Amino acid sequence: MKNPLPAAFTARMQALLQDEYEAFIASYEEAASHGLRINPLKLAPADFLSLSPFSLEPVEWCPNGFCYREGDRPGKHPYHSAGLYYLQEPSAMSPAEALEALPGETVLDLCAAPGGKTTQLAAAMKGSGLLIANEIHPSRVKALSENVERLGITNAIVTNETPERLAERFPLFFDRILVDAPCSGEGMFRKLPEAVEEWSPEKVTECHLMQLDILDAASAMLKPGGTLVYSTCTFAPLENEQSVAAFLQRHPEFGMIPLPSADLYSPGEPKWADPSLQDVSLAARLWPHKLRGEGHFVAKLRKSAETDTAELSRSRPKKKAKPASFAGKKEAVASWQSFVREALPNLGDLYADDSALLLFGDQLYYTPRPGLDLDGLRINRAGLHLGTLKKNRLEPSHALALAVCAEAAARVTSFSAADPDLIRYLKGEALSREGEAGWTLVCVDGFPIGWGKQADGQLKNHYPKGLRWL
Ligand SMILES: C[S@@+](CC[C@H](N)C(=O)[O-])C[C@H]1O[C@@H](n2cnc3c(N)ncnc32)[C@H](O)[C@@H]1O
Repeated sequence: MKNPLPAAFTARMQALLQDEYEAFIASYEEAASHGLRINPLKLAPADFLSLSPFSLEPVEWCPNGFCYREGDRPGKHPYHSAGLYYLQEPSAMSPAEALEALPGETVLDLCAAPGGKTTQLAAAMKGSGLLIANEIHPSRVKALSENVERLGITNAIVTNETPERLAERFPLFFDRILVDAPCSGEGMFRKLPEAVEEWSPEKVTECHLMQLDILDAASAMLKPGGTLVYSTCTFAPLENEQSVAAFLQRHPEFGMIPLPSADLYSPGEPKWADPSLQDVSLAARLWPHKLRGEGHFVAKLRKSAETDTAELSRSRPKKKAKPASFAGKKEAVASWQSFVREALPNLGDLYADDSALLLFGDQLYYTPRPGLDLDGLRINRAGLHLGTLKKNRLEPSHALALAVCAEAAARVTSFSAADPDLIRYLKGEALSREGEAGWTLVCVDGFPIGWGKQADGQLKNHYPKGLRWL
């Protein structure tokens, strides 16, 4: 460890863990656990395993999750840029698995950046239903949106709101909500030395109070009968068992339910919460000295189906859905259709519902929920970003390249992962090559990675400047 662990932290953990403390503290001398989650929106895990240049071992509680060896660098591989996987340490894979989101549902990831759990929820939803991924801090939303794009997620809206403002807009709206709460980050000490510097006993208390506020907002947005998962990457009982127990005391309409894979985890510890409150032993602790992972706490709660819905009638009156043809919409629809005919002729009926096209300035989106009232909310991404309108022609977005499959495109240039021309493309260079003029989908081993535009013996580079390899 670069930074010594804070004395107040080690003293507390020793008092809590007693005989187990030695094993817990010894885990800090071991290397951090590294994992990746294969993106089933792009390919099945078995197909990735036959392609994978990394040596992978399964994560027991996540069918798409694998540990990789320290020397491997999957973040620096073109398959990462093509969104074939998301890097995530193994214990962080447990909360989204616990939520058990299903295709067609309405799901909220309330504290979402940089998007590890959002991308996992989207995989479970298989592109169907509505996923709202929210991040309160403007500086962190960009990374969230980039990951949503990279993984080819088409049914997510990315918002930059406070939980309270979302709760005003979406009372009793969601089937499932994940609160992967801001926390004191004790489970990050091994991986990120700066987490040690940022820690203090006061921060633990501040986080606990913030967690209760976030959970209150989440409870107001959950439908009767809906499911809420609360998780942290810290060990402090105040932010785990005690946050859940205090929430349950304030919200008797909620009860704890068992987690999938519970037998692989350690139970929550009731004696670390007020024993007069509800039993929190159905929650899970993922300890770094007991499994491969940095450490997590997860609790799954269900809201009674009989919950009073009077809250709904107190909410603001529902506005009528906007008419499909507002200013500029007709031209936007025509530009989109013309682009599809020219560059994506085999798209079939994907993105063909004109009422789902939304225009923000010159940016065209395809919303997963036409008619949803987003007015006045800070929206970073209103759905799948299709592109930018330039003189009534559509310049396709990077998100669109990553969301379609190679078979949909009129023109494809596919490189193998080891081809030096692919690296030149990822660095932003134009490539000399002959081909039919027009927008061309650039692929790695058949998986789209970005756009190029073929003209005059050159493939002009449209790989986004901010993502280019250095
Ligand atoms: C543990 S991180 C989320 C990690 C993310 N779920 C993932 O898997 O990549 C918690 C997030 O909550 C956000 N946050 C901080 N304060 C918040 C608040 N008061 N309400 C909601 N979110 C908050 C942080 O900016 C941070 O991005």
